[in-house]
Parts: sequence; C-alpha cells; structure tokens
Amino acid sequence: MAHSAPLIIRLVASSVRTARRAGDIIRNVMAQGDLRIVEKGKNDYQTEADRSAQQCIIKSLERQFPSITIIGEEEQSSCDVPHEWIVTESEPDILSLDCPEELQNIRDEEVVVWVDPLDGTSEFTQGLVDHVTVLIGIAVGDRSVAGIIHQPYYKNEKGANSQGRTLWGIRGIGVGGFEAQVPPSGQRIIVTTRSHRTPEVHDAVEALQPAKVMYVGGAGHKVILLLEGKAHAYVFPSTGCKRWDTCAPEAVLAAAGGKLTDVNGHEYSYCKDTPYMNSSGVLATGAGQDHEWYIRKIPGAVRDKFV
Ligand SMILES: Nc1ncnc2c1ncn2[C@@H]1O[C@H](COP(=O)(O)O)[C@@H](O)[C@H]1OP(=O)(O)O
Ligand SMILES: [Mg+2]
Ligand SMILES: [Mg+2]
Ligand SMILES: [Mg+2]
Repeated sequence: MAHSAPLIIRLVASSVRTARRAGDIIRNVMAQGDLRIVEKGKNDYQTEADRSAQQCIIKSLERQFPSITIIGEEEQSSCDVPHEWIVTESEPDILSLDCPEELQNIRDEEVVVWVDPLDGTSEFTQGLVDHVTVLIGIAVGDRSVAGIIHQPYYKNEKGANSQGRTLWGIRGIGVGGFEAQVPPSGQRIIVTTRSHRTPEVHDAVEALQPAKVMYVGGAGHKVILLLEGKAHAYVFPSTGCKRWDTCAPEAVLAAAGGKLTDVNGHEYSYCKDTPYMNSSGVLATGAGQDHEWYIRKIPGAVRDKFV
C-alpha cells in the first residue's frame, strides 16, 4: 500500500507521524526543565526543543524522500540523532485516501517541504504551551498544497489527551484531525500577534472594528482558531513571519474553505528559491468570510507599507 500511494499522499501520511514524534520531543525537553535558550535576534528565540524537533523532522523526511527539497527554520546539524527520532511509519488512514488527478503524478523535484519545528517559541519559553504547534507544509512548484499542524499540548474537553492532536489538510481532498467550524455571523473576532505587536498591527485591527480581539502566539495556533470558527480573521501587517510559518497553515485553511495571503491579497510563493520572509504581512480568513472585504478595510496607509 505504502508504495502504491502517490507522492503527496505518502508525504502527508509520513509527516503526520513525524510531526507527532516531534511533539513528543518538545514535551520531553520541557519536562526535563532546561530549554537552553539561544537568542537568534531581537525578540527571536530558539530552544533545545526547536533544535531537536527539527532534527527529527528533517532527518526522518530525508530518509524516506531523498530527492525532495526540505527547508527548515533552524540551522541543520549533521550530527547523529537518537534512532528513535527517525520516523519510518505512515498514517494508514491517509495512505488510503483518494487522490485527485492533478496531484497524482507529482515528481520529487517539484516538491518543497517547509518545516517549522516549533511555532510559538516566545510563548513556549513563557510556559504558554497551548500556543505551540509543529508545522510541516508541502508545496508543489509555487503553491502550498498540503499541511500538517500538530498541537503537542492540545487537551480535549475532559482535559485529557497526552498525545496532543494533529490537524491536516490537502487542497482538493479535504481536512482531518479536527472538526472544521464556520465562525459565527453577526460579530467579528480578530486574532493577532501577542509578542510582535507594532503600530501597523494596532491600526489594522482597530479599522476592522472587532467585537473582540484575541492576542495569541504562533501562526499555526492562530489559523487553528480560524479553522475551529473561534475567530474570523488573522491580521498581521508586519514582517517577521516566514514561509515555514504559513505554508502548512495556508494549505489546511484553503482545504477547509478559508484563505491566507499577504495584506494586499497576494499569495506567497513557496518555491525553493523564494525569499524566506513574508515581507508583506499575513491576512488569513476563515471559511465563509469575504477576504477582499478585510483587505479593503485595512487602511491604505498600512497596506502601502507592505507592497
Ligand atoms: N519578528 C519576528 N521575529 C521572529 N519570528 C517571528 C517574528 N514575527 C513572527 N514570527 C514568527 O511567526 C510566528 C507568529 O508570530 P506571532 O506569534 O507574533 O503572531 C511566531 O511564533 C514566530 O515563529 P517561531 O515561533 O516559529 O519563531
Ligand atoms: Mg523562531
Ligand atoms: Mg514559526
Ligand atoms: Mg519556529
């Protein structure tokens, strides 16, 4: 079965298992109590969990898919890793999915995988672990087509789920691992950055006249709030987010009927030579929202800074 499924399906199926293992590694680092924080730049941190989770994901995917391009947020080390970090399994339910025609004959050379081993590092270092996600985004050519968002600290309503949860989406196929919800009509809930606020972010959020604003960490976490219908739009007119922050969330959101672009409505390219920085900001809207309306409402003086 594993060898008969198309490349994209096999990649998603093994990325789901790999993201889960990365989540185990993140929880273990936190449980051991020494994050070994490195400051990469202003308000930009890396921990032992970011480094180890990335080793797990990249070494696992390289082993199974040696000819694809994989780009990770953190610097990659050539050191050996514990053998239990190398994932060789795939999620059987995904392997058996029907694949649409246009995704059936993708070649290894066309695929770029964007890896954010730990999204929401600032919040992680502050103990806000429910903001953390592991992001594996799969692009074909320019376009983000599939994504995995794993939440290592997700708890169900009863407060019990030590394995976290794994949301996935593939354009043209659909989503799994969660229950997609459309945000409520008659009010507007905006979600934005908690740790990278700027005057432009403030002005854009104000202009949208929200009933409520949620300030939370992580691009993955904010898109989950859209997927679950807890917010209508994610607004971030600022640089700082990179391709590995948005590739997976964009694909899962699109597969659920939402949309992620820059703040002027242009799609980012995810080809392997693209700049890493999402220099024109991020605007994401949930299913059923009028994406163009949000673009028009963000003041031109803000949008013009990000053309
Ligand atoms: N100024 C910045 N410097 C570094 N990373 C940023 C910056 N702004 C955003 N990010 C990345 O985008 C994610 C979403 O941003 P925010 O939480 O501020 O809305 C952050 O968790 C961080 O990813 P990461 O945690 O993987 O480094
Ligand atoms: Mg980072
Ligand atoms: Mg990130
Ligand atoms: Mg990260």
